[in-house]
Amino acid sequence: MAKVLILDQSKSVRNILRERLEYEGFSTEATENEKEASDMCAKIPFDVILSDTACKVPDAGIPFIALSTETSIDSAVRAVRNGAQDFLTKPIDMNHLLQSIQRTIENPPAVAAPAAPTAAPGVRRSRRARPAQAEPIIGDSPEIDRVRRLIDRVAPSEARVLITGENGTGKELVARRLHAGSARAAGPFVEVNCAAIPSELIESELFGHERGAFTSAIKQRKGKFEQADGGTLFMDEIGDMSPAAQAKVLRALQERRISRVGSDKDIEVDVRVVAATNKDLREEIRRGNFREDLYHRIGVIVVRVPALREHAADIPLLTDHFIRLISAEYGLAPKPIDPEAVAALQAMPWSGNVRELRNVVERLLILSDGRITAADVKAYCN
Ligand SMILES: Nc1ncnc2c1ncn2[C@@H]1O[C@H](COP(=O)(O)OP(=O)(O)OP(=O)(O)O)[C@@H](O)[C@H]1O
Repeated sequence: MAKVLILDQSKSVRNILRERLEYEGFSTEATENEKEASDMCAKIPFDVILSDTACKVPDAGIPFIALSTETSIDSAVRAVRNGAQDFLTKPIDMNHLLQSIQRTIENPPAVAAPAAPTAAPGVRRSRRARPAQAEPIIGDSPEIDRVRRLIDRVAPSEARVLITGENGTGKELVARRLHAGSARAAGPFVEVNCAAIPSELIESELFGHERGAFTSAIKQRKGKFEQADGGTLFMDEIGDMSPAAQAKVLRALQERRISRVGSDKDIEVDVRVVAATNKDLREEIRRGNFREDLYHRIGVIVVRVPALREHAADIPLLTDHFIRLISAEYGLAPKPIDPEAVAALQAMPWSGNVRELRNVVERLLILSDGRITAADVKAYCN
């Protein structure tokens, strides 16, 4: 359970934040006193501090989020310069705060990683463990069996693979298994989400740039293709790439060489590309949004990952798997689950697929008492 320290002079702010965060499953402490906050940090391994900008944040190497009544850019800049991970103005938007806490916990800043200088001996930071690099693919339905068999067959080959399927079905997991089962397993697995990068930056993201290639290129940078040399480049959401970027990727795949933005020197790269999409690329080709020649280059083998509703028979095994996995991440004993609760989960529609099931199991583990019942599923999953 993640631990949050609230440092704020207003009693009502402290109370509101505590009540809501405890409801969301966090463990909280609150104080108005800087010295007391500092003493608490020496004893309790907090994951994040929420601190009013009027207070001095304990210097304990713990990431913090600044809360302020001022809305000026200046105060936000000051807070971030002082090391804040984020800056929120009061009255606090709770959804925004929860997202910010989640982000801070999942991506702690590098500078906050060393043990707090004031920490008592034996106090360990309680960061949640990151998921293992290549988790197993759980399920014994014929649909998942087929996916696993296909992975076993194509992983050792150098064939490019296109993974298709809805969001949250496990496409990235399949890509990681393909890498782990290949001769490149000891090399890097580099991921790039083509949908998340603005089109004017994608070229530099994929191929790198030389210093001075454009205004903000203050130093030379290797792109994802070079980073993945000797390993696998996972190009997620490839259907969202601009036509210009598609042309450049096609060249890189045909010639197995790239050039950084701002350089005419070719660099040879030894990369296996595994791509994924939730779009129907054939339809995108028909509409003129995706290059057919690129489709044939990336889709030598196509692995279609089924939606969870197509293999609902795996829900009991997946639920059990996530109960163990998430409990271990939180450092808790796994809670038992009633068969009626599992049946209730099986009856749900799962438009968000396995990712949604994982989130629901996490919610149930946090909110249910000693065991997970059908009533919990009804109360907490809709
Ligand atoms: N069969 C499975 N066994 C175990 N875990 C699974 C399985 N399928 C998916 N998961 C887990 O579900 C979550 C979502 O999977 P993943 O990120 O691979 O989906 P995705 O299809 O790549 O999603 P998106 O299209 O949104 O990027 C991850 O935590 C993944 O480990």
